[in-house]
Amino acid sequence: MKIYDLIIIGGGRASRLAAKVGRLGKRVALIEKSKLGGTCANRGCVPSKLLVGYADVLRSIKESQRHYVRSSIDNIDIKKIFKENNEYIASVDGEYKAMLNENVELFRGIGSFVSDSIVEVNGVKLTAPKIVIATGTKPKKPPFKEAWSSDDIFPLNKIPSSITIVGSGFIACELANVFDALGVKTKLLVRSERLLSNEDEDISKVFKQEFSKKIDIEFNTTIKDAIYNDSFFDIILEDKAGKIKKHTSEALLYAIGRESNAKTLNLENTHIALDKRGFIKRDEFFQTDAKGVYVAGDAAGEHMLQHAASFEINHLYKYLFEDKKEPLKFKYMPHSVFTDPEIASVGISEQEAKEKDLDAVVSKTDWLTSAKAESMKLKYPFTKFIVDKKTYEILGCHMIGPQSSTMIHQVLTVMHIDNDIRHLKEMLYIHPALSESLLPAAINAVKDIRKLSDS
Ligand SMILES: Cc1cc2nc3c(=O)[nH]c(=O)nc-3n(C[C@H](O)[C@H](O)[C@H](O)COP(=O)(O)OP(=O)(O)OC[C@H]3O[C@@H](n4cnc5c(N)ncnc54)[C@H](O)[C@@H]3O)c2cc1C
Ligand SMILES: NC(=O)c1ccc[n+]([C@@H]2O[C@H](COP(=O)([O-])OP(=O)(O)OC[C@H]3O[C@@H](n4cnc5c(N)ncnc54)[C@H](O)[C@@H]3O)[C@@H](O)[C@H]2O)c1
Repeated sequence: MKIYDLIIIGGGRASRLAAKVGRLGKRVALIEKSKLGGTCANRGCVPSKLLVGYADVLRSIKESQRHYVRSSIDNIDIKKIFKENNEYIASVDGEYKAMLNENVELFRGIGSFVSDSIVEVNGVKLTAPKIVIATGTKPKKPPFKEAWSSDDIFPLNKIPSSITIVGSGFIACELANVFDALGVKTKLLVRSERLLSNEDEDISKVFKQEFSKKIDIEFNTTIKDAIYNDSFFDIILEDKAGKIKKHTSEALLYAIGRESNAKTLNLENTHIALDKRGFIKRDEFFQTDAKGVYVAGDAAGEHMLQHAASFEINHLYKYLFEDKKEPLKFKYMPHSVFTDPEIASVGISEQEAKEKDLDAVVSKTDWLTSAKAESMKLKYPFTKFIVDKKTYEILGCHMIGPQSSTMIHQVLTVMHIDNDIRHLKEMLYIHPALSESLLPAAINAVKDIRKLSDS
């Protein structure tokens, strides 16, 4: 039996925890079954967002007529794009490995539990007073042979001439945006009426309206059958009314959500319990039902975002190896959807505020008072605030428009430091920067609150 101060199962974001604890002079075992760096760096956020850079340039050329510029795309050097992306992916494992130090022993294999305090990898038994599970998630399996999940895209291989994407969440929309911009004939299949149905309703409505102008989308449609014939899928589509239609596509991608990796862990040998969705249960200090065993990141199934995993793992470090003994409360977890249009959101939606019967004001303001926003010649961008009527606390903020993912950080800063929307109303803005559009949005929200208090 090998003895350590800390065992970590899953070398995604938690590789950094291994490195940090190793630097304290403690003995760490890090177990990773695939590449260090995990989903985000190898097949998720980073490679997909590197492609967004190309998509943005291509879209602005395609849409240059909005600014009275006639232009066309002469050539897209897909080989170079793929090479650059794949070079990044190929570098990830080595870079993460280089970050580790002599106190961290890396095991390449599947880690599983023998008991609450004993983990096995490659037939070797390990024990430690502290064990962290950070095993992330995997994509739900496509129901048809030869169909892809997002894991099959990176590293990029061959660009298909056409792709059919099933799903309506983050991954389906982000990848549809990228493939379409790169010139791949793209069809998005959505089983309901809505795209990004977890967003605030107004946001997802405007997103649907604008995204549908760019992407070929079939709503209320599912795949009845898909047969792969050498190089193409013959697909039978069925709409809600039972109408059948034939469709062919070189690639078929399913992006229908992600599931827990817990099955690989032999948790039946432990006291660790799972929730109804199969994710590992934990208390407010990230501890599972087995004492000394913690879970962080996607493995807990709470947020499934890289910044959330990173935030949790940093907190866990402070909790386990420093003096931070209070729980981490994610009152406000922001996210963005890196599509065109871009979305950013934090906190509750208008619908959630209504369901919870909160004493809140909902205020929606377009960006058009900013000259910089006006210069983009887009009518749809707006910001919606949901604010507590009595305390002026920002309960939710939702944006749709270019650079939303950057713009929302100004709101996040206020929410994190002293959550009162009046700070946004009273601060100085550079004229006529895009963020200036937050000033009327904040003024309107405060006005709306005052109007209601006076009435
Ligand atoms: C296409 C795509 C795009 C994304 N884009 C974004 C984005 O823009 N922004 C964002 O915030 N998030 C994004 N995400 C989500 C983000 O990737 C995850 O939230 C993040 O990777 C979670 O980190 P983690 O360390 O918890 O898990 P992971 O990164 O999944 O790491 C878990 C690791 O554990 C390993 N493992 C699993 N089981 C075992 C076992 N039994 N033994 C040993 N090793 C094991 C896995 O091989 C993996 O390396 C995206 C995801 C995808 C798929
Ligand atoms: N920008 C980002 O932060 C970003 C980007 C990509 C992924 N992610 C993370 O990865 C997670 C997984 O992304 P995702 O898009 O796979 O999941 P998701 O949960 O966001 O969306 C899945 C969608 O697929 C639909 N669906 C489910 N089963 C279906 C079926 N059988 N047929 C048709 N549609 C079906 C659902 O209605 C849902 O809209 C996200 O929840 C997110 O946390 C984040």
